[in-house]
Amino acid sequence: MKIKLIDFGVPEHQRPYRPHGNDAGADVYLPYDCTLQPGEIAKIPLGFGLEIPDGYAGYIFPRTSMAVKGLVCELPPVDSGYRGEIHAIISNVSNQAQSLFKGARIGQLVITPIVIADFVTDLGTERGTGSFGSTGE
Ligand SMILES: O=c1ccn([C@H]2C[C@H](O)[C@@H](COP(=O)(O)OP(=O)(O)OP(=O)(O)O)O2)c(=O)[nH]1
Repeated sequence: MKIKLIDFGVPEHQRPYRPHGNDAGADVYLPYDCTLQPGEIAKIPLGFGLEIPDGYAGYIFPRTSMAVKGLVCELPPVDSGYRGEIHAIISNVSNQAQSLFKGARIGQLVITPIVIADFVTDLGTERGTGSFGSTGE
C-alpha cells in the first residue's frame, strides 16, 4: 500500500525506512542529539506527517535494541485524519541517563488496520441458535 508522506523538513535519507522489505516497522530517525534522564519523556518531531487512509492507524513502536536499554516509545495512535507532523514519544524507563545522537533510529513506524466501531447499547437481533430456515421459507 502506498501512503503519502507529508514533508515537514525530514531529510530524504531519514524518511521511514524498512531494512527488510517484509519488516512490520519502518525505522524513524532522531533529528538532533538528546539525553534523556531516568524517568524523562521526550516528544521528538520526526519531520514528516502521513495521509493514512481511513480504516488504518499508525504507531511509532519501540525498536527492540532500544527497548532492552529502557528506551521505549509510547503508543498513542496516529489517526487517519491527522495531517500534522508526527512525533515519537520516548520514555527513559531505565535508571540511568541515556544519550541519543542525531540520525539514530529511535522507533519504527507500523501501520495497522483498525476497526471503526459504533459503540451501541443494543446490538439488535442476533442470529443466536437459529438455522435451517429459521428466518422463514
Ligand atoms: O506517537 C504519536 C501518537 C500520536 N501523534 C499525533 C497523531 C494523532 O492523531 C495526534 C493526536 O493524538 P491523540 O488523539 O492520541 O491525542 P489527544 O491527546 O487525545 O488529543 P486530541 O484532542 O488532539 O485528540 O497526535 C503523534 O504525533 N505521535
